[in-house]
Amino acid sequence: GNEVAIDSLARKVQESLSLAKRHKFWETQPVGQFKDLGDSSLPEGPIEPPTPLSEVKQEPYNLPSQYEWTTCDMDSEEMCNEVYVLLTNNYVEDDENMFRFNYSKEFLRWALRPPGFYRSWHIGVRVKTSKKLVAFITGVPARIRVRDTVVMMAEINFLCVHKKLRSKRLAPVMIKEVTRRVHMENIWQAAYTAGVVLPTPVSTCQYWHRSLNPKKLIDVGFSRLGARMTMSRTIKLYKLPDQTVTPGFRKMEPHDVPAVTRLLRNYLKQFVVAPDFDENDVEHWLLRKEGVIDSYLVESPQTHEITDFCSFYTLPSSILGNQNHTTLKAAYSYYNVSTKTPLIQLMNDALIVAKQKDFDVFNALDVMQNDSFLKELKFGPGDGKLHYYLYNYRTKHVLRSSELGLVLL
Ligand SMILES: CNCCCN(C)c1ncc(F)c(N2CC(C(=O)NCc3cnc4ccccn34)C2)n1
Repeated sequence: GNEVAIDSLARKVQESLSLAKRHKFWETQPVGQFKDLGDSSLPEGPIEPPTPLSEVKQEPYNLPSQYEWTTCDMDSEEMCNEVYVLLTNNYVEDDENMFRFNYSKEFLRWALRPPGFYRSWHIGVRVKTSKKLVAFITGVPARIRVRDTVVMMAEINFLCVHKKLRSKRLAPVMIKEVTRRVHMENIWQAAYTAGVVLPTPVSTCQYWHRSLNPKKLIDVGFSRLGARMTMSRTIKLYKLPDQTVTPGFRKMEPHDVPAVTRLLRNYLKQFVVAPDFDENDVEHWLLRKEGVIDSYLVESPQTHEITDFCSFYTLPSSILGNQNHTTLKAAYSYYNVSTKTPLIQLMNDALIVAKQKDFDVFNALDVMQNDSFLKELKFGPGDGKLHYYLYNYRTKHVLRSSELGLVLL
């Protein structure tokens, strides 16, 4: 009736208001501005030059008086637990508030302590009186290549404000504070993603989902029974072999790091934006960690050469308000390389091991060469888009998602 129309109008007004405010902040930042789109006279590269370190603001930005900054030491079990609880209750949800990401503590320690990490970039906000952690934002250092230029960047992630403190404009000051702490380490560029449109995406990707446990996915509302489909027909449609099919397919081991590094560095050269991984980075980001990151490779039975690689990370979601299930077990495609085994066959083996490990769904973005297997391996397009952003670095054009060789967690 009328109240529904008024309610949806009110929501639209609210969204447009916050949109105006949001761009108010981003129009003050060195990021591609909407007005510059299409102006290919602007050169590719940094938008602003570095500031002399002596001129970088030495003290933290001011928070509203009842809050204080804190550095979250993820090595501390207690601090890591506080971060875990904040994210578990207040981090990203889908548009219908049916699911919320449930990054595990082990995952957060992995994501936030790569080679060269800065503890000072793990930033929390506490209530002064209660000391309750109510907001969080992080950066980790990463060498990212853009075309032929390798740039030291901060990968910004896990921006989270407690549900009860939304629209207090905490996010802009947290973004400024992590930027200030990144500048203090003489780093002037950053990379981040968001499910929302901000000025100005360097690329926009589509999520795709491959059902592994269709019955549970339909029970919890993640997917719907197809038209003219029965449940038993749907279960049969997504059935996978019990064993992988590629000869020489096996888990990655520590002694594989040099070969996987060579394989991955060579493969990532074809993309416009990609991480510039060395062996230390590969050892951290791609060696398997139970319940966090799974990685497999193909070692030729004849030559013992490592010819292919695939990996996926574990990111469960809390299922909000379902009687029978509390957690959606999701695997997210990470970095994959195929030089001998067809990518379709390699990724089908990845689906098979994900099913063996009892994942409910296997998610993939349409980045790198993923487009070549998504439809054939029965992935369906998701409702979520993921926009990629670079801070203080302009690219000549908006990139196609297939030009992206970077997956953020
Ligand atoms: C690189 N940093 C990304 C972190 C946030 N990432 C992974 C993300 N950002 C925007 C999205 F659109 C998205 N989607 C995964 C797809 C999906 O699974 N959608 C249903 C669903 C299940 N659980 C959740 C939890 C939150 C949102 C959607 N959910 C859509 N993922």
